[in-house]
Amino acid sequence: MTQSNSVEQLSSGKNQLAKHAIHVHKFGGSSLATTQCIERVVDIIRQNCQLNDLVVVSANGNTTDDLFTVYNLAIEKSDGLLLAIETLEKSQSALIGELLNPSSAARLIDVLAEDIRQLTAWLTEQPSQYHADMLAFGELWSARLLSAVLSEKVCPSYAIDARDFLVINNDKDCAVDNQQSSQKFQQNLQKGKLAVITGYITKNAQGETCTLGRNGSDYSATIIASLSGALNVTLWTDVDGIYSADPRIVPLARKLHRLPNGVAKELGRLGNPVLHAKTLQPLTNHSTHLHVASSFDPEISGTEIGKFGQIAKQELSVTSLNDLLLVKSTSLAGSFGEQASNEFSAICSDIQQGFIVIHQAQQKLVSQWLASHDTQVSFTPVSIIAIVGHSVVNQGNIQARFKRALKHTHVLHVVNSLSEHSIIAVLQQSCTGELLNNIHYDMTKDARHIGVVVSGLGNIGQRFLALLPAQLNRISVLENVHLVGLVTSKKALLNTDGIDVNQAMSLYERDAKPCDNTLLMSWLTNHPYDELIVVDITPSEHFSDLYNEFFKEGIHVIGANKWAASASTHRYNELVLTAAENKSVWLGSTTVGAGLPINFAINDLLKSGDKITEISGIFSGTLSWLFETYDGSVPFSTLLLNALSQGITEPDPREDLSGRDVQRKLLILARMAGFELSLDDIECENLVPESLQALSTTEFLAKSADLDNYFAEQLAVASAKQACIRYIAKFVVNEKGQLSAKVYLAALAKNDPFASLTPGDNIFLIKSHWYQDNPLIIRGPGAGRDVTAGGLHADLVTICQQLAGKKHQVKIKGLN
Ligand SMILES: NC(=O)C1=CN([C@@H]2O[C@H](COP(=O)(O)OP(=O)(O)OC[C@H]3O[C@@H](n4cnc5c(N)ncnc54)[C@H](O)[C@@H]3O)[C@@H](O)[C@H]2O)C=CC1
Ligand SMILES: N[C@@H](CC=O)C(=O)O
Repeated sequence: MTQSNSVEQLSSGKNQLAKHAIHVHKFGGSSLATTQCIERVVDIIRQNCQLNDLVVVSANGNTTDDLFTVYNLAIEKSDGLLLAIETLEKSQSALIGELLNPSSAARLIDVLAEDIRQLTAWLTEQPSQYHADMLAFGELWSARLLSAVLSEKVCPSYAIDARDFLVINNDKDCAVDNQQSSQKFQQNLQKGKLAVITGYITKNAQGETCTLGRNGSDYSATIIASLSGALNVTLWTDVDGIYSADPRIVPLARKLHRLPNGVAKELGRLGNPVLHAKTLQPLTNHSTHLHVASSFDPEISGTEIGKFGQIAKQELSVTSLNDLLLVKSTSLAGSFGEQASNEFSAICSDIQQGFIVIHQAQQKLVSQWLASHDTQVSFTPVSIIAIVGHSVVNQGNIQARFKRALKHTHVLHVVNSLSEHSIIAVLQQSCTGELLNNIHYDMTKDARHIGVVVSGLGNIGQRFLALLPAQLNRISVLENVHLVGLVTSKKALLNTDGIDVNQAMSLYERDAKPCDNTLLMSWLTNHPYDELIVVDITPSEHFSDLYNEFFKEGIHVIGANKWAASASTHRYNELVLTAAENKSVWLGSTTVGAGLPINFAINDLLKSGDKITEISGIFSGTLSWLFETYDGSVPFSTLLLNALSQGITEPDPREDLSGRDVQRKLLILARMAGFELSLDDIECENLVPESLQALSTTEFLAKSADLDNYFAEQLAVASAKQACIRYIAKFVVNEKGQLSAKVYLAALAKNDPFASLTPGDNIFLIKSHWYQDNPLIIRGPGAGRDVTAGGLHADLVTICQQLAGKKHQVKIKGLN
């Protein structure tokens, strides 16, 4: 890509996220560690940024640690100092040389050499005076390098040293001086160029360099978001989101796709390795959403932190902290305890019982603070394990479950946090990985959230929705199933916070927006649920073309739509394979026989080693109803319109009369029975006269009386032979294993088993090695709103049962 193209692309907003006003992207050290990592970051910026976005960077890889090392060598006056500085310079020069063209590289290497001279002077003269200044080089080099690479490869870019605008009060826990900072920030911005800003470093009111502590660059990013009014901040890191427990210790931890602000803050406070409470501070009064995403896997949706509805509020996580102290003293009861708790940001406290829990590192400070009250103080080493979730302290069932889960653990105290988003158990012993895994399992084992998107809100779709509220209420495996999307050919209502199932259709009518497949796919691929099921109740081939994309995304499909299951052999095999590879479940029991258990019967025979040799019968509810009812007294076309209004026909009844619908069903059954064939292998007798074949559905229905003579004749010929007319489907495998298949209108003797069915019934006759002479017969209503919607619900329950047993072991690049 040429530079001018890239600039054009970034400025014209053709990239994915260009719709957002300002977006802050922060890249952590691991994301910028090597040439390859930086190239990946450049790609992310190319795909996701626009020119007025802001990029915040940490130092490359371990540069900050290396700077700490050279500092310590300087303090120790070690002989190894100069060599360590030289190594540091070499690693920076290598990155520069590998990423930039020779002339830009030479320029940057000169600037680096100047910095190294300065660094060496500081470290050899008065290291302790320049501690923060020399640490600042890490972020400075990183910002300079990235902006130079961007300028060369993507768009005009410049580096900003955050010390030129960000002023903090370092006496007050790094609180930002907003007024000064925001004014200076605006002055530092350049139009038409992408800013790359140093994280981690700031200045205080005296103009001295300060650092923001552990994960300080994340804090810088949210401060910069607050100064710039950005709507989104993405923390690009080496993990792909925030999990319900530390995934390095708990392999079954679930990714939390959406975290309410308060819960995220509590998680940060209680030891989440990705989030830090300070990071969220600048966003407290803003509607800015924070995302955590992996720069190693940018396509995977990470975790979003912001304001959400009920579904996101149900998520629970488990976190733990070791190396803590339980500080007990009578003087910690009452308001003094409260003061102490605030002063030391205690992990938890109980001012009735007179204790606070603090980090071990705080012991000296706390002792000094308490010394003024010369009461007895005890310090006991403790750990905590906490359950964190929106307003958990107000949920008696969660309290009770947590206490039950801890029943074999020696617990000193159980404390509700002031935020109400955590219940904290204080333990005398360290919190082990085993305990964390056990508690996590007990608290989250049935916390899988399943989103359901219903596509097709016609005859069957509406009945499916009408049955949904009662199903969700009475079937326990559907407990965490949420209706999140309603889609038709024109519009869609998609809501990650869920759609009220009791008002689904009216909400759709009121709120649905125009939507095409691209928009739909982008929403579906970024869904925040553990599992997503698309229920396809459309008659559309176009919609069935999306199945492969669904499967690639791990989305499950329940189809009443027959197109995909009866697609060409190549396409069908591809779908089956993609679904299997991505562990997507694809069910379509209503595609044949509506709710009848024909698929179960065939599967059971095959599973138990039987071989099917013939399947025949009447597979069309429409044609069954028509031919069972038609006796010549009422014109055939009148009956056809009647069947259409009962909801048993296809949306276009010519799909039934042409035999195509039956042909598809026969193909689906043959595939189910283990045979490889395509529609063309099935001979099909079309009952629609040529003159009616090319019309629109409306025109066809208006001219349906043109069918009457043909069917009257067929009936008369059959009646003359004491026979009746029925539309039959049949495939037979001969002794050589050759298969023949056809769907056709037949004149049957009136005592034929296919001749006298209840109108609308299907009949399936199966011959196999075990059912040779006396075939297996399944018979019952094979079409209609209730049985089909019921069959779709049965598929929904089956999928949810299968998913309940599915265990996701976390796979994170860089971790396992
Ligand atoms: N009627 C029955 O007894 C049975 C029907 N089925 C199947 O159920 C499906 C639905 O049938 P009906 O409800 O009668 O159809 P319908 O015509 O009443 O409703 C179809 C719905 O699908 C939507 N749709 C069409 N194309 C779409 C697209 N590309 N994207 C999104 N939505 C789209 C339409 O907007 C409409 O809401 C068909 O595939 C049919 O074969 C399956 C078993 C039995
Ligand atoms: N039109 C179909 C409906 C179900 O697939 C039928 O009549 O069987």
